[in-house]
Amino acid sequence: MSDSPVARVSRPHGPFIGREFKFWKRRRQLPFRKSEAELSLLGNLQGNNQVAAPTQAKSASVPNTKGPDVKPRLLLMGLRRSGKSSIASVVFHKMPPNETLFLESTTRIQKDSIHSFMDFQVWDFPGQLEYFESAFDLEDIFGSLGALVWVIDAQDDYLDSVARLNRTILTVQQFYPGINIEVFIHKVDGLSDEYRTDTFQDIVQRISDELSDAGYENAPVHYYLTSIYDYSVFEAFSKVIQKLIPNLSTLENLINTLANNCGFEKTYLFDVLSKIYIASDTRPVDMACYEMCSDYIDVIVDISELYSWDHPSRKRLGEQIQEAESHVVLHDQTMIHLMEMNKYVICLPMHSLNILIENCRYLCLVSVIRNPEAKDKRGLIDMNCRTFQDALNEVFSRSWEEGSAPQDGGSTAEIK
Ligand SMILES: Nc1nc2c(ncn2[C@@H]2O[C@H](COP(=O)(O)OP(=O)(O)OP(=O)(O)O)[C@@H](O)[C@H]2O)c(=O)[nH]1
Repeated sequence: MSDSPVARVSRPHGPFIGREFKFWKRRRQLPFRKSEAELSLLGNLQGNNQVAAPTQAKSASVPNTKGPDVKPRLLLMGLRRSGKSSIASVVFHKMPPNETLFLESTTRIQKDSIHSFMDFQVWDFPGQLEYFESAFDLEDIFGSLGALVWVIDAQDDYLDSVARLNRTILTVQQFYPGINIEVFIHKVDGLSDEYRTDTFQDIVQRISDELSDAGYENAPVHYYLTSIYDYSVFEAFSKVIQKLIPNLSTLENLINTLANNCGFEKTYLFDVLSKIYIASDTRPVDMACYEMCSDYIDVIVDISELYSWDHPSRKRLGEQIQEAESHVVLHDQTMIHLMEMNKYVICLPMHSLNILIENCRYLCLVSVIRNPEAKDKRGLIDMNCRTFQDALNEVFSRSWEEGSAPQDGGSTAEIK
């Protein structure tokens, strides 16, 4: 079976592992910035000559990626052995974390096309690559970039990595100020809570000092504590991807309405293949809820694969519903409810980054309900989820550019 559950070791983690930290309170709140194409010209005109301007540099090892079918890119960068390939393998290829011990060092840029809810590319950069040398065309690396994920090995001496990151941020800020810089303070599974907090604060301080010395008070830099041995890396990647989704607030409003009306404690809209969630209600993230929902998807995927094989002696008993829909009540009366969101197949360009929303086939809504009476109201929950599904399809079938998506959850019924 291709999608067997990932054997993931859950380790105890501190209160803010995997969550996003914004230390740039003073920065302007611009959730979706202009595309790099629009901004690179401005960057060139500003004329700081520390490195060659992107359009002037010569292309060498990085092939030209310009063209109509360029997909948005996530770059994984950081020093050697910091854990970049491990993160890509665990998140996008379901590799069990222990098997990353056998990964060989990356020697060339690894390009991974992810075909899922969104079509995008993940580029894994070898730690030793000197991409600021004139042999590399910065436009090919940073143009049409969704986000730069910088991985720092928190178990190792990180000063070198921080210095290199600072250099990278300054250059990126100069030429591509719209790129989100996502700093994964990684491998924190081996650190005590206290050491983890100290390391986190030290790294943030060093980066913010350097940037404010250079006059970049509002650089879009976000920090996450991550490890492949728990769900923090999925949580962090979810936040990274969410920043690329226009009208995220519309999706969140829809989910909030649904969650309020149904009494859901937490609701996630998951991408089934990667188990990244593309939106959730706006209540604080609870890692335990995320873990339950994520594991439940694995169970459902496995069961549906088991029973979806064509068998000559098996006959359909009647009309089948298209979407998987399921719930389970746990020993403490917590209910997990799952519904696949695959009603329509649509293909839309998303604004600024030209992301293709291939379809809703890969999306599923998973909710946690702690109300013991919820199982008696499953009919109402199902009905509300279907209303949400219609609203979601309506959002996706409208132009993102117009911003004309509905702002509420339609006529979902309230559960008292
Ligand atoms: N404890 C711990 N080890 C990790 C974690 N992530 C990765 N590792 C280990 O770190 C080592 C290096 O990981 P890689 O993914 O190969 O590192 P890389 O950054 O891709 O290295 P290069 O390809 O040389 O640039 C491997 O032995 C992984 O098992 C983590 O979250 N916790």
